[in-house]
Amino acid sequence: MVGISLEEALDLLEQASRIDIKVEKLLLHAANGRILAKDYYAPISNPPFDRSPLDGYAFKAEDSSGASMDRPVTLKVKGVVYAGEYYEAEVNNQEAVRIMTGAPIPKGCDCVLRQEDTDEGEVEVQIYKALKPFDNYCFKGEDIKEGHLLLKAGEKLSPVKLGILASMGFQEVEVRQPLRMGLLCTGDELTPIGEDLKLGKIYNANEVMIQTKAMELGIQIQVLKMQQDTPEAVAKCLEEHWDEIDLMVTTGGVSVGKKDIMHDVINLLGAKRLFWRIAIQPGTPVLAACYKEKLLIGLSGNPFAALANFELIIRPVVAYLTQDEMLKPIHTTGIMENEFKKKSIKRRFIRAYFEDGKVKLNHNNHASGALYTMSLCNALIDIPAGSTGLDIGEEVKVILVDTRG
Ligand SMILES: Nc1nc2c(c(=O)[nH]1)N[C@H]1C(S)=C(S)[C@@H](COP(=O)(O)OP(=O)(O)OC[C@H]3O[C@@H](n4cnc5c(N)ncnc54)[C@H](O)[C@@H]3O)O[C@H]1N2
Ligand code: MOO
Repeated sequence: MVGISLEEALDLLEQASRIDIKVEKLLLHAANGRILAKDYYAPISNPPFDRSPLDGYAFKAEDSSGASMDRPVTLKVKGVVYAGEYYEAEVNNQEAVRIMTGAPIPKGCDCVLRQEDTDEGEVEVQIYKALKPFDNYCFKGEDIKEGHLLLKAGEKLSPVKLGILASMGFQEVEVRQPLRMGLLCTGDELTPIGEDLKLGKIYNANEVMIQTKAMELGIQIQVLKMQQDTPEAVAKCLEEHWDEIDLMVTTGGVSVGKKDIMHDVINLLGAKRLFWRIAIQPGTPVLAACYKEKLLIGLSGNPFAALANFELIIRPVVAYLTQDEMLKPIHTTGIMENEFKKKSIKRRFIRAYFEDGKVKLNHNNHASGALYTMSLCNALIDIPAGSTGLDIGEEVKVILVDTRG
């Protein structure tokens, strides 16, 4: 079998990298999707005071005893309190305060009656309903109690979590800086999109695919442009940008051909080779090296192989480097609805459509160089080494690839 196992490769990558993700302070609106750098505790309670959940009247519940439409109780309206205001005076028996939703409940009151159950009187109010203490009463700290651990270091910020921080008065938040990834697609045959395609050339599908995949993971991606497909030019380009990135990814040039230059590139850089070739297909010839404690991972140039390499290798490495558990591949199992035959006994990942526990092969082009059929799929099926295919009804291991960033 050619190459080390996928699991051994991931271990080697994890052991080799020593990057230090820095912390920065961001205004809340700029921090969505970022990873918290520290624990956040509630500096105040929310709501910060006992408040009314209704527009109505606040009073002592005991004063409404026996009240009904037929036998209303009359209370003196002592004042009015709006949301954002504070009613200072103590409210006594037989008194009420006109209160609006969100306003602090005045001292002495222990309930609020909605205005629809009164005559809405301004000087005196007729109460049509009896209440118990703390009916329609929203307590201080009902949402969040002061001192409560709100969010933990390592959590990913979302609009709801940012709203919680805002409710606590935080203006800024300490987050980890995003992982910086460089991307260089090698190959003389590559034509930048927008230019005319000459004979023998192809458009560069990998660049935007890997770039946007990385963006989905919250990575700060820097796309490098190659001048010439030579080991010297590529090594120079990588070296020039090495200090600006935490992880470098390339595509193409990792196999055995005369222009498979990435082997020479790592030698020219003086990088330490970690492995070449993994016992999987597609994407067998992945090449990994470590240079100045950062990883250089050379993915196969075939677009589907590059995508599979990204999901199987780059994604877990990024999850490890950023300590973001959410980025890890999602593994599940499914039942085959079609059969699949293969000649090689190599461990193979094929593209498929997974839904409700069922795995469908809705196409028959599984080639590494074919990308289109991946657009009909949302999963990779892990066919173990030794197997020559899958039968209808067989349970298989599934990795979901497009359900979340
Ligand atoms: N004699 C052998 N030949 C090959 C072997 C082998 O073991 N012995 N392995 C094959 C396997 S498996 C793969 S995978 C490919 C990997 O090749 P490279 O990673 O070195 O990639 P390239 O040769 O540069 O390109 C492969 C293929 O993909 C196209 N390509 C490259 N970059 C892009 C891009 N950015 N966008 C779209 N398409 C791209 C390129 O034109 C080639 O067709 O090697 C096999 N060969
Ligand atoms: O490993 Mo390659 O990706 O078969 O084509």
